[in-house]
Amino acid sequence: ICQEENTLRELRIFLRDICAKLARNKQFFMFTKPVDIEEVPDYLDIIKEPMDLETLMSKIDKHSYICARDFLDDIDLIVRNALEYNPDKSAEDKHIRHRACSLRDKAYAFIKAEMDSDFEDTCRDIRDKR
Ligand SMILES: CC(=O)c1csc(NC(=O)C2C[NH2+]C2)n1
Repeated sequence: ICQEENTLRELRIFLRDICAKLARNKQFFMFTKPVDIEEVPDYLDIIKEPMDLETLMSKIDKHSYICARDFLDDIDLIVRNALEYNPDKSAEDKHIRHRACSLRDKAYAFIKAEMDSDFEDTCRDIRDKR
């Protein structure tokens, strides 16, 4: 069990580093904090499960993720929400959809670069056992 805790601690360090790199990127500023309902009043009528990089970071600290797949599922949620809320042909909507796709590709690339597959397999085994 102690070895498991060591593995999960290392996972949290990986994920914080990746989340910080994404949140530092100016391209992704619209994904860094929860959407302000004052500014975008109909957002919660359309998006039932909001997600953002600040919330992602707090979930890491709450030990919500015990493998990279669970973290990437929340990245995918950020992207899916952005595509759903910005479906139009307008330049603004296209721009936000493009940035959302770029966020997903960067997140997957960081995970692939930082995490070797048997480390992720070990995390999956811990998750599936719990
Ligand atoms: C986070 C996110 O996906 C978001 C924040 S504002 C926004 N879209 C707009 O403000 C308008 C452009 N067409 C609606 N999307």
